[in-house]
Amino acid sequence: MTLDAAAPARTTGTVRVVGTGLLGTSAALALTLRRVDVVLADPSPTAVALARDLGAGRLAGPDDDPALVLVACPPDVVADVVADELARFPRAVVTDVASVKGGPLATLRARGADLTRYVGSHPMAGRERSGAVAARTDLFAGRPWVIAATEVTGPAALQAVRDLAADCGGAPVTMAAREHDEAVALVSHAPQVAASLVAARLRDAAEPAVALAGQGLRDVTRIAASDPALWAQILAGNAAPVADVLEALRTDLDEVITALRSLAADPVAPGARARLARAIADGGVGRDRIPGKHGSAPTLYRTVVVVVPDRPGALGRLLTDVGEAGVNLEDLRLEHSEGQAVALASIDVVPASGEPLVDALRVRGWTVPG
Ligand SMILES: NC(=O)c1ccc[n+]([C@@H]2O[C@H](COP(=O)([O-])OP(=O)(O)OC[C@H]3O[C@@H](n4cnc5c(N)ncnc54)[C@H](O)[C@@H]3O)[C@@H](O)[C@H]2O)c1
Ligand SMILES: O=C(O)C(=O)C[C@]1(C(=O)O)C=C[C@@H](O)C=C1
Repeated sequence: MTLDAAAPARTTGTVRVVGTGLLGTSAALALTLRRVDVVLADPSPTAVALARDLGAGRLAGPDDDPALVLVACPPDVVADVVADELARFPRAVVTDVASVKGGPLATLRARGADLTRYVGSHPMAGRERSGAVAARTDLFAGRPWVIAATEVTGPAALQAVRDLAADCGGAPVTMAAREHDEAVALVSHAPQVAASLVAARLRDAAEPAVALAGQGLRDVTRIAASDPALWAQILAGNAAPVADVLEALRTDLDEVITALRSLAADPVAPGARARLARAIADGGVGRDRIPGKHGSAPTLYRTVVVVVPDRPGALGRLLTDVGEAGVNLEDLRLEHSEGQAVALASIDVVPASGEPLVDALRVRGWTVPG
C-alpha cells in the first residue's frame, strides 16, 4: 500500500522526531511525503544524518518550535526523553511509540510530568530490522496505531496524536495503557519469544537437518531475527502480562508433549491423537481471527541489487540517483564483507519501478548485475 501524498496532512506545524531509527525515520518519511515540516534528532550523528539523507526531514536546530514531538527511542530511556522534551518545548504535544505503555506512563506520572500534553502511542507495525536503513514510508499504512490516552489527556493533544497517526497512514485506536500492555503481550510479545525459542533450537542442530528447512520454518521464525537489546527491554517492560501468556502456552505445550509421549509408548494410546488434532485445529481458529492489513495481501517489492564502491559518499550518490530517477525507495539493505572494495546495495521498489530504475542507474554508470 502506498500513502496518498496528494491528500493534505491534518498535522499542522513542525514535527520533531527524536530517535531516527526504524520507527522514527519511517514516521518522518511518511510525514515528509505529506509535506509536513519534520526536524530530526538522535544522539547518534550517523543515525540522524542517514535519516536526513533518506529524505526524512531536516536536522533539528536551536530555533525549532515544534507543535508536536514524536519520541522513537528505545523503551528503557523513553520516559527520560519524553520528560526532557516536555520540559524543553512547553507548548508542544509529546508522544512516543514505545512498545510498552504502562511503565513509561507510571514513571512520568511519578515525576509530575505534564500529562495533559503527553499522549503515549504505539503503532502496531514494525520489522525485524533496526535503524533508518530499514525504514519504510508505508510502514504504518493500514496498521492499528494505539493511542493510550489517560483521564487527564487534553482533547487538543489527543487530536494532534490521532492526526499524526492518520497522517503516517495508521488507523488510530484509543486504549488505556494497561489494556494495551495486556493485548500486546498476547499478539506481539509472547509470539516474539515463541519464534525466538523455536529458532534457537536450530542453533546447535546438525547441518543436514537445518538444510532441509522449508517455508513453514521461515514463516514461523521471521521475527527471530529481531534486535535482542530492544526486545530484552520490551519484554522486561511488560514482564507480568507476557509471563501470563507464556504460562498458558506452557500448559498447552505440556498437554501436547504428554500426548506425544503416550503415543511413543503406545501407538494407539486413547485420546492422544485427538489432543494433537485439537492443538492444530485451535491454532487454525486463532489464526483466522488475525485481521489482514486492510484485508489485503502484503506488498511485494522488486529488489534491485547495485554494486557500490567502498568510497566516502558513494551510497549518498546512489540514493540521490535513485531519487533523480523518480523512484520511491521502499527499503535499502547493504551487504559489506571485510576486505572487499565494494558493497552490495539491495534496493526494494514497487514492481513497476524495477526496470526503469535498473535502466536509469546503468545510464548513470552504476553496475547493476543480472
Ligand atoms: N522495531 C519494531 O518493530 C517496533 C514497532 C513498534 C514500536 N517500536 C518501538 O519504537 C521504538 C524505536 O524502535 P526502533 O525499532 O525504531 O529502534 P531502532 O534501534 O531502529 O532506533 C532507535 C533509535 O533511538 C536512538 N536513541 C537511542 N537512545 C536515545 C535517546 N536517549 N534519545 C533519543 N534517541 C535515542 C538510537 O540512536 C536509534 O537511532 C522503541 O521504543 C520500540 O519499542 C518498535
Ligand atoms: O513485523 C514485525 O517485525 C514486528 O514484530 C512488529 C511488531 C509486532 O509484533 O507486530 C513488533 C513490535 C512492535 O512493538 C510492534 C509491531
